[in-house]
Amino acid sequence: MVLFAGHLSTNRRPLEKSSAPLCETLFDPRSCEHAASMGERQVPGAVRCGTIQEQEQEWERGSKGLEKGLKVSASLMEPPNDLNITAAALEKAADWSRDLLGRGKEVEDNALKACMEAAEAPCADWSCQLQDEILNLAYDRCGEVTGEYAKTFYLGTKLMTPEKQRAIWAIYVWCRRTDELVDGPNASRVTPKALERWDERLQSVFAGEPYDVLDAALSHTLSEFPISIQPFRDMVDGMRMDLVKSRYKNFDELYEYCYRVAGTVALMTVPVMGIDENFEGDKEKVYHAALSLGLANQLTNILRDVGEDVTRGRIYLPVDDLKRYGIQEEEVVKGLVDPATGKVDDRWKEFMKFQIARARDIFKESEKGINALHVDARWPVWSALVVYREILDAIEANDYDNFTKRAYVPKWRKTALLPYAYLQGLKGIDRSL
Ligand SMILES: CC(C)=CCC/C(C)=C/CC/C(C)=C/CC/C(C)=C/[C@@H]1[C@@H](COP(=O)(O)OP(=O)(O)O)[C@]1(C)CC/C=C(\C)CC/C=C(\C)CCC=C(C)C
Repeated sequence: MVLFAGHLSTNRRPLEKSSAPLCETLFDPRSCEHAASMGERQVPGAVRCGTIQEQEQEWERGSKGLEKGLKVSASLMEPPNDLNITAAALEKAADWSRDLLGRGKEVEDNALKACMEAAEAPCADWSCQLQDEILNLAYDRCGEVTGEYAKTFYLGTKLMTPEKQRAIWAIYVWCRRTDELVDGPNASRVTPKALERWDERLQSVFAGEPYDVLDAALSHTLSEFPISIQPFRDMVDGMRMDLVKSRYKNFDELYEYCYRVAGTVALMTVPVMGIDENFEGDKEKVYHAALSLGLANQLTNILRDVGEDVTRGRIYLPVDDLKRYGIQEEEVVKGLVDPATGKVDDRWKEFMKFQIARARDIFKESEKGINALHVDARWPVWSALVVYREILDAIEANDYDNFTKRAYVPKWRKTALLPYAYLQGLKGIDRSL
């Protein structure tokens, strides 16, 4: 049985030549021959993704099945002369990043408009056949990955209708794989070229020509929900930015980064969740609320992970804010906790109070939009919001030590927050929106 047969430009070259784990079978011409020899219909130039059994075997082989499916970075890298091209390419990427700086809001607005236009247009209509069996397998895999890697968001999706839930899982997996390129174990070897390949691969997904089962789930999602490619491209650009940029001068610069890695997620998921048909206000405001939730989540994530990010050479905090609180970059690198006493520096505490207050304000902004979403999406989004926001309380409870401690919300507390989230969703559309 063939996974996916869609039309394809004839000059496609295999992107995943090296040690591609799950994807190996997808570009192996033998899988096409194998399929053909089994008497299956051969569409000229079609992507042949191997048989369902091959996909299953690939996935199950080894003890780290989930990871195998996720980690695409190795397969996107130039195998032999990688390091020779890196310096020049990195310089080019740095220029690109500089040119873009300060244009964060513009980039965001542009994507917002593209998403609103896409929402009014018909969904993709692939001239392809996607077997039910393989489709179910693809979505099951996405669900497994989401459940494994994103407990908070998975909990939210479990409250959605099955169609929306699986679509969000497919989006999650694409985002996770993208993030893994610059954040995963191979990150130091991922070049701008690898990101270009990932971008090409994204375009194929949006052309109905997926490369593997996880991509196939996203291609299918695009045929069910009116989603624009723009936020996906902006997220890949965010990863490009991450390759070359490790400091943020001010909040504007950080804002752009947050849009690219998290606001984009909001723009990707709103069309899946849908806006309530009784909402009579300006839809753009709903998208703005969604962007705020992405931003607030990402700021929270940054505040939680300061110590961890420093070990990767990155400080995602506005340098001018640090200066205002009398803190030098080098102090953040060393950590502002006295190792002997465990006491947190007072300047750091004050700085953190300011950052936490800002994140809370942005969460508040986003709240207005949630009840403008379709009724069945409100509980999931409220749940994700209230649970993620509690990470800020956990940072406070750790006395602002985010160098040696990782703030988290315990499972019992997440469960306890669910009824509150449910009640928030019952409140009806916020007329102030
Ligand atoms: C409930 C729901 C619809 C969830 C969306 C799930 C989804 C598709 C998540 C993708 C997350 C992801 C892997 C993004 C890649 C970049 C990144 C790492 C962003 C950070 C997420 C947290 O990831 P991480 O794995 O590091 O987290 P933990 O270690 O487990 O804490 C981010 C912080 C960004 C997350 C951003 C969102 C989920 C966007 C939220 C906005 C909406 C769902 C729109 C809501 C609509 C209105 C109108 C308010």
